[in-house]
Amino acid sequence: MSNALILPVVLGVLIAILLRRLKRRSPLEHLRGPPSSSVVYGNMLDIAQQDQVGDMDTKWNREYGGAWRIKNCLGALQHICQKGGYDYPKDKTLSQTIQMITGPGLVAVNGNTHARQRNVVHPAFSNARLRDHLSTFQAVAAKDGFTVNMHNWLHRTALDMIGQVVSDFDFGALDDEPSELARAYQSTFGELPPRPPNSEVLFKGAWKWMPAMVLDFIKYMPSPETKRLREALDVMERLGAQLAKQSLVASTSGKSRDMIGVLVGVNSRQGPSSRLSDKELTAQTVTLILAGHETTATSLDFMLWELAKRPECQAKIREEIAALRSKVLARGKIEYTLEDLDNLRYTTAAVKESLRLHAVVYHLTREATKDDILPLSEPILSRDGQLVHSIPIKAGQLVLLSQWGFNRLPKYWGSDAETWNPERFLQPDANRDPSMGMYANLMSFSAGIRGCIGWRFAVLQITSIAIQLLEDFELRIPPDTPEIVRAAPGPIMTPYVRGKMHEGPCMPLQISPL
Ligand code: HEM
Repeated sequence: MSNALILPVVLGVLIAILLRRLKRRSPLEHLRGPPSSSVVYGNMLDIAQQDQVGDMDTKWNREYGGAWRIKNCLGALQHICQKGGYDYPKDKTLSQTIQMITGPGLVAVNGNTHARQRNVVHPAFSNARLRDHLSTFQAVAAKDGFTVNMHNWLHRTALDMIGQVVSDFDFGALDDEPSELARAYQSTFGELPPRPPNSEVLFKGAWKWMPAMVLDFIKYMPSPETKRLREALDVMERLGAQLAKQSLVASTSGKSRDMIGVLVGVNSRQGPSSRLSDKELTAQTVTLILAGHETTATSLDFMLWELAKRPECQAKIREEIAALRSKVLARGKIEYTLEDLDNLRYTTAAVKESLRLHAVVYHLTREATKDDILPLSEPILSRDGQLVHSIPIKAGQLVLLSQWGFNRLPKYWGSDAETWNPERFLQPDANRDPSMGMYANLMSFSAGIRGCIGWRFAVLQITSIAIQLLEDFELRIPPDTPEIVRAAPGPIMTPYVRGKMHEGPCMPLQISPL
């Protein structure tokens, strides 16, 4: 061997030994899971580039059981979300991505900062506040002017609702001339490609090794994509600050009933160590508007799609709406109440079933802050055929939680778990009750101290819009039966039409007045 070759060969052997050692040391080594499909990307592209959101979760659940190298198992989900407290915060890449968009708001921050912010934001979601917001939902849902691309109309309706409720702001998203802020929100996710390019997956994969200071400058990178995002973020930040200020003035004069007004009022009564700064207040405005419309609109997309396939289910909902209207009129009123909505049994079952089958926030990532043991509710088979009842976790381990996978586990949802069937929620089965999540044993809103603060709000919004639409219109799948593709341009699963994905998010439905 020539001298020139000795160094690379020795280095190669040393690296191989080191890698084997590292591999042997991983406590997850004995778990089964998909083989790495790329030396560079590992399994990252399997998820990022899958044909439809959830394909891989379903496949791996079938092949490896409820946990694949520590993914999606009830024991683990309960442990991490409901009991783990702040031991499993959001990982650096996720926190940074959200922070880039919303600033240091409730969705982005971790640990004590999160506890302090949640304490101040929580009162804005009380039942009394929801009661106030219900009439806004009814008024906005009754506005006409929708198009056949249901996604567009739902997205704009949800934005108008959330603007009024969060900060008494009229986005005008349903109008011909949407406001500057509406356009900024719409361009945040609406103009992203349906799947992230490989380069982005790789780039984001490297964020965990980058210092926070470097990450703060990513949004200034000179690409058309970051320029567009930065312009949208600047508008959101500028107008978000303005809205927070207006709410502050309204709240001190006792006039404000919007969410930020309530939050500002609660904040003013906090001591200096728990009070939110102006920057944090602005971040809550941007956060609530962003978290509260895209998720609701896409959940509704999929619910109306399922209903459009089933005229008989629409008829059942219409029957309930007719009975509700007579009841409300008999009271001498026009608007329904929270209790009225809670009593719509079939409609509520349809909402739950849609949230179950189409968890639009389909994955969450977390990072263990300390060594831990994850208990499994059901043992899984290890690579060498042993039954594994718990999984040791090392500090720093990334954990992927599959809301998608949990919501479709046959063990809890039955052998027809892959089918949309609201009846399952009308026949409660004790064996299927794992007591998970914020609502209906679903993981769609996550769970525990990081669970969705707006889940009840979302359920009301979805129900209000759905009944307003179904009361007056029949929904059908268009005659050319477009194939809906579940893609993920950002963190939220979004519908597209196969063959027309370049045209952007779309849920084409045929609508006929009744
Ligand atoms: C169908 C609609 C919705 C779905 C599926 C949904 C889902 C979720 C999920 C899965 C999380 C946990 C995220 C994580 O841990 O990274 C979350 C958090 C959150 N959601 Fe929602 N959400 C919806 C509607 C709303 C609405 C309407 C609002 C506000 C008006 C809202 C505000 C928030 C906030 C502020 C958080 C952060 C909570 C925290 O970290 O303490 N969401 N949501």
